[in-house]
Amino acid sequence: MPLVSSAEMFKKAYGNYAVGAFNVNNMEIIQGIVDAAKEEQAPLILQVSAGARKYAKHIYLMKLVEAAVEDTGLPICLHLDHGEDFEICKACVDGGFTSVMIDGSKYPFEENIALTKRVVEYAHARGVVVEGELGRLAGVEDAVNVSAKDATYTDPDQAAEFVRRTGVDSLAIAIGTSHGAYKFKGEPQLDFDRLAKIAALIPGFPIVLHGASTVLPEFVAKCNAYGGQIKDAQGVPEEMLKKAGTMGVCKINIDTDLRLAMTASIRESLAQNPDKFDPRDYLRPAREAIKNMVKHKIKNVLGASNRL
Ligand SMILES: O=C(CO)COP(=O)(O)O
Ligand SMILES: O=C[C@H](O)COP(=O)(O)O
Ligand SMILES: [Zn+2]
Ligand SMILES: [Zn+2]
Repeated sequence: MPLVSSAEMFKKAYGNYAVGAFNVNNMEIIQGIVDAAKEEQAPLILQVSAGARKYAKHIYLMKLVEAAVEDTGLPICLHLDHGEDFEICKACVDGGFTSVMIDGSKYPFEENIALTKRVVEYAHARGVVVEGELGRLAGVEDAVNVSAKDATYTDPDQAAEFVRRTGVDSLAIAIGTSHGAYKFKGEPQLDFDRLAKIAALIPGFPIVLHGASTVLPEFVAKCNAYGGQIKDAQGVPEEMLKKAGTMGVCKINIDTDLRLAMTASIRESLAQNPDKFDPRDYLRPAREAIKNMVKHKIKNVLGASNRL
C-alpha cells in the first residue's frame, strides 16, 4: 500500500474524533508511533518539520516511512509540518509527501492567501493536499484580554474567507494552544466559543490544532528525577482535546510529548545502567515508551482506535 492522503481520514473523523499527527525525526520515533497505531488500528499522520528534514534528510525519512507502511500495512499520510515557503512545499510534493502545510500565518492576510493559493495550485495538480494556517500561536499564553486575543487568535470570518479563496484542504487555527512544553502560565484555557464559530462558518471542513501536546506530568517528573531541569511545564488538558475532536478538529499535532517520553526514558536508562554504552540499551526502552504514550493518546485522547 502506498502513502495515502489525509482527505479520507478527515472525512471519516469529522465531528467524532481526531487523527494524531506525530512529528518524526528518526527510526525509533517512527517505529514507536507506527507500532502503536497498528495495535490500535488507527489512522495515522507522520509529519516532518523543516528542521527534521534537515536533520535526517528527506530521503532517509521518506524511506523509513515507506518501510513503516510496508512493515505494518497501515495507511499512513506523510505530511510536511510548517512549510514556510513555496520551495519547501514543492520539494515535498515532488519528493513523495502526500500532504504539505504552508504556514503563512506570519504574513498579512492577503499575502498569506496569495502564498497559500500558489501552493494549493501546485500541490492539487499533483494529487497532494494542503494545510494552511491563520492566526498566531506564538506568545498566546499571554493573550488573556479580549483585544490581545483578537489580535492573535483566528478570526472566524477571516477563516471562512481564507478557506474559500485559497482552496486549502484543512486549516490550522489559533485558539490558545502554543508549541512546546510551556503552554499556559495559569489555568489552561482554550477559546471554544471561537472554535465553534469557526466550525459553524466552514461546516464539515477539517480544522487542525497545533501545539496540542498534553505534556504528561509523569515524563516531566522522570526527566527531572534523572537530572533534567524542566520547570513549570504545562500542556493542554486531555479533556479539552477530546472536546475539540467533537467540534470539527480532525488533526491534532503532537511533538513535545514524543520528545518528553523519549528523553525521560533515555535519562532513566543511562542513570540506572551507568556501565552500559550500547545505544540499543537505551533506544529500545525509549521506543517502547513512545509506543505506550502514543497508544494512550490514540485510545484516550484522540478517540481514534479501531477507525481504519
Ligand atoms: O504543533 C506541533 C507541531 O506542528 C507540535 O505541538 P507540541 O509542541 O504541543 O507537541
Ligand atoms: O511545530 C514544530 C514542531 O514541534 C517541530 O519542531 P522542530 O522545528 O524543532 O523540528
Ligand atoms: Zn504556524
Ligand atoms: Zn505546529
